[in-house]
Amino acid sequence: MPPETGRTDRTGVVLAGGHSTRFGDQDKAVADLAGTPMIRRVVDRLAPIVDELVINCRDEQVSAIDTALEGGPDVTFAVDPVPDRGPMAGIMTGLRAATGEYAAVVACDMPFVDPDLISHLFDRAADHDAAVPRLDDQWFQTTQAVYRAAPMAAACERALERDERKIIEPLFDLEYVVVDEAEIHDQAPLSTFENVNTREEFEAATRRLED
Ligand SMILES: Nc1nc2c(ncn2[C@@H]2O[C@H](COP(=O)(O)OP(=O)(O)OP(=O)(O)O)[C@@H](O)[C@H]2O)c(=O)[nH]1
Repeated sequence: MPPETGRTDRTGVVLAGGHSTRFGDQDKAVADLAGTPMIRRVVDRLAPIVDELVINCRDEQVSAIDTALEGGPDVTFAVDPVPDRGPMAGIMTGLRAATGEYAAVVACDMPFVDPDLISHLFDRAADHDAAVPRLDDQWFQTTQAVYRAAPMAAACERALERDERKIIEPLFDLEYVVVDEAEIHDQAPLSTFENVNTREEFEAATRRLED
């Protein structure tokens, strides 16, 4: 974004490097969800509020994802140098490719991600290392959060070196802001966090989108 806007550069990182094992044979990222590939829905929701988009995935996924995103916003691909190291490694790879100081990380299987919440998370992360939603169930929504790219990537690397796979772990190395459920409610419906893992969840999401 040009400096005269006064806005910090903002990147959207979409995580898609998993194997969709609960989904079945197909890569859920590119599965046709009510007429639009699921990852395309996430990209289209993020595009208006970020300055660049980065897709993190495995090498063999690039071609199908590129096809799924054809005609849409420009994206760059950040391919895992070593696949299958888990979502934290994917976050690290995606954040390293980000040119914005801050990046919203969103999983490709969250087709209802709400841009208003993401914009709010960018605002809340300013002058901190991260803004991470935490619902009343106390789970941190680490795959729909905003991070300062460089410190989070470094924290992920340290956690991986410790052989720590829990995606929450790098946060404890950072100075982060928690965005609680009441605050989220003011911005977006909780469906923003719905993620699609199984065929049943995919069909339920299809029905909602077609209603
Ligand atoms: N880069 C990378 N991303 C991953 C990896 N595992 C999961 N992810 C991503 O992290 C997010 C959350 O993971 P899951 O919902 O478990 O997705 P998944 O691993 O594809 O699905 P399952 O195999 O059914 O668990 C999704 O966006 C995945 O694409 C990985 O090993 N590497």
